Amino acid sequence: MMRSKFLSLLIRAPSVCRSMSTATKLTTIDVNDKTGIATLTLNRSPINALNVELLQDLNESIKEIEDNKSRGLILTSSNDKVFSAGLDLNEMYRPDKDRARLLWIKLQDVWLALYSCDLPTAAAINGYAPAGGCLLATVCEYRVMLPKCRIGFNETQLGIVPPIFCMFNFLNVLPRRVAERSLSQGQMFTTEQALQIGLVDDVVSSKGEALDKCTKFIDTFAKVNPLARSLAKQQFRAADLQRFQTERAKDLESFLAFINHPQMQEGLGIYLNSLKKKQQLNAV
Ligand SMILES: CC/C=C\C/C=C\C/C=C\CC/C=C/CC(=O)SCCNC(=O)CCNC(=O)[C@H](O)C(C)(C)COP(=O)(O)OP(=O)(O)OC[C@H]1O[C@@H](n2cnc3c(N)ncnc32)[C@H](O)[C@@H]1OP(=O)(O)O
Repeated sequence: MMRSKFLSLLIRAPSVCRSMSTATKLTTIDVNDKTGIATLTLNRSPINALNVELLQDLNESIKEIEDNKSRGLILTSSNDKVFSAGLDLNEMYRPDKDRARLLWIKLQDVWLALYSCDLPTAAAINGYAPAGGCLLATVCEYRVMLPKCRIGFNETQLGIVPPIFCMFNFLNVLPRRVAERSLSQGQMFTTEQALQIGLVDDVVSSKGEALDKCTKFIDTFAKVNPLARSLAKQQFRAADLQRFQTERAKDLESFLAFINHPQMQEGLGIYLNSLKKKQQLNAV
């Protein structure tokens, strides 16, 4: 009797989360001891702009989660309005050459780590996700998003050619025609439009609900052999991964040539200024 009561208490005990990372990092990892699922949170204030350090921490966290044999990975943000603002434009404007090189290499590494991740991956998009933010969301296998946000690759609107990994992500999620049009037009979708075209799988009203949906998605694999699931995923992605490896060095050089172009620098300066001006206007 005592034993069964003890067991039932254990069964009903609330799930416990373990933190795996130190507080000095720009990412945190919480592993739910009950589900075995790791939540990886972007935590660079104010808008999770992807600089060298955040990308480095993301890479390390993904590896940590894989090494610790978690059952799945959920990517989210600590900011309640922005999932990620994409690449930190300050790393590209009047750049330090070595840092700019490192920035792109680390972005490639993050994409590669998530695209080839052995675990099921899901994104709880709890805010705006432009450009690099959209890259992080669409590299995952499942997405839920909060209302009244926007997501998309706005690169061509900024005069930037979207790198091939943006194309791979979109082709996995959208019909080819929609993927091509939205990438070449630099379209940003509202949450509702994103749901309509299939860019996100569901819309939820809170971050908690987003995390629950992501957990449920990862649970759909509970009865599937992990090795078979992982190899099936790799099989679908192998050709993209091979093309990426072939073009990776060229992609890096194109990025560096592009951001070092005087016209690009001028455009970036104007764009950064317009973002700051927006804040000044809001304050008036
Ligand atoms: C075959 C091809 C081969 C190779 C390819 C070759 C070349 C490719 C070349 C280049 C590719 C480069 C790829 C780039 C991808 C990117 O990710 S670029 C980044 C794009 N991001 C954006 O455009 C987002 C812009 N920001 C916003 O829309 C809003 O800020 C956002 C909705 C995210 C948040 O809004 P809100 O909460 O209202 O905040 P604020 O707008 O007030 O912003 C707060 C402060 O943050 C500054 N800021 C905003 N975004 C960025 C950013 N991305 N980087 C740096 N800083 C940013 C903003 O100015 C405010 O600063 P302040 O506080 O005023 O100083």
